[in-house]
Amino acid sequence: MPTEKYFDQAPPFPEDVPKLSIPSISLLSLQNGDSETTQKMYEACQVDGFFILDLSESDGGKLLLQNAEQMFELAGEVFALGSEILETFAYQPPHDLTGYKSTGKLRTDDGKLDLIEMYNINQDDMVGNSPPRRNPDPIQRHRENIKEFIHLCHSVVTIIQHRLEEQLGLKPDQLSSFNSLHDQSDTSVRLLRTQTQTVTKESSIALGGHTDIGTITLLFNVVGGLQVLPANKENLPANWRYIRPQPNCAIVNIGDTTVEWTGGVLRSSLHRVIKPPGEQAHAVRQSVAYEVTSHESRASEDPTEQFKIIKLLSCYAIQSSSSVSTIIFQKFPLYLPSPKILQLSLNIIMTRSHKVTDREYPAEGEMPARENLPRYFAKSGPTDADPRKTKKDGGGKGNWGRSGEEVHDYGYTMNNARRRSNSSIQGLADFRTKFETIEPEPVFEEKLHGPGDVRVADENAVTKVESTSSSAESEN
Ligand SMILES: O=C(O)CCC(=O)C(=O)O
Ligand SMILES: [Fe+2]
Repeated sequence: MPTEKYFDQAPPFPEDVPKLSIPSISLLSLQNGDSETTQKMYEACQVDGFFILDLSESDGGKLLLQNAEQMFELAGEVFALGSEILETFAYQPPHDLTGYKSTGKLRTDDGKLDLIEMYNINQDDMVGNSPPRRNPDPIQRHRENIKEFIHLCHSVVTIIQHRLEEQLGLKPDQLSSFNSLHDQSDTSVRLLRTQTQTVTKESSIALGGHTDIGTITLLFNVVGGLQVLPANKENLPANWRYIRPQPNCAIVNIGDTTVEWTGGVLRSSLHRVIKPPGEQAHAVRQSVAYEVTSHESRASEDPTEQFKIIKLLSCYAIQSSSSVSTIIFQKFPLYLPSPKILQLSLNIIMTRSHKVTDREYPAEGEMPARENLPRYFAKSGPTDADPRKTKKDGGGKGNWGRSGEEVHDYGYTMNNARRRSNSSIQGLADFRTKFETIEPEPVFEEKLHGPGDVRVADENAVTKVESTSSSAESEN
């Protein structure tokens, strides 16, 4: 979320609405490797997969805030072009999700049409990983600003990943190396806008419930309307909680790819955008999201990597209810994941699958009935799909979707549809895993480099990337 300047222009967020309790994490403390802050962030990533990132104390964070404001201004210019011009840059689902999506292209959870306009700017285009694309004039004019925003967001994502690597007992850069800025990916800067919703429209859901498909999302918003379904809650109207936008902060959420990579240790939660609460419904709602996606071509076929092992492990354990240790030694006699991840992952598999009221997994000893199978076998995915397959013919590139729910029957939808409770492990197996050891790339970790100006004069000085989005449902 940008600075007070934007907050001052918006009506106040009401006090009397149910809010999700998530911690505010100081970016500076993360940069400095503060253990208490790191632990708090790690816990938040395990509980709901959402936290507030306070950018205000960090030099890099402050620069990012200024850049985020520029992105808000850019969004104003882009959407001011009007739908006639923007439609000439329309996204081309399912293969190319860069570009403009007008309202009404997606179904919301209540079967109505979405109310949100989006413009997806392609990171590869901006940083020069791919041939230049045709873009609306404001985007062309602000390429340098967009590039700088991308570099800064990427640095922040890398810092978060470094702290998570430490907590998870992973090697340094094991997560962040999958998100190199130098590799092609479907990472995008997404501009979003919803018109005022004072007049009750058919639906109050602007963007249906979904989880983000990618690695991590950094979200900047000012006006409320973002809601999260807390962990293991049924998808009922009374269970959704608002996230209150905070000045000088970003909202960070874990995407499904990270859930997969960590064997379900970290969580992605269902979220959606509804009519802004109270007086805020009079405001035009704008947000900017940096959605990191790991590049598909980076998915290694090497079965020895620990993430893949954990992913497969999770699937086998869920499906067979066999002893997980038997499975791991039968399938992968030579390899073991980080003991910490393994332990946490196994705990999660065992406890989550038995606790959730609306069970997605069979209880011990039961044959898995189709109704109880994870999402990729069930309603929102091809029922015969191999859970270890990539989402190429499922969600497709980028983060906009999965088959079957698009209004125009494009063969994809915006997000990862989820029908029941908000248990992120259900998404474990339908994302491919990316491996590979990448050269370390510096970020603005002040402990290491001192609080300097992180302007991207040298592109190599701030690096690493990717994220996405997936979908679901809701009511209301
Ligand atoms: O606009 C928002 O607050 C959330 C948008 C979102 O969830 C997404 O683009 O994936
Ligand atoms: Fe999202």
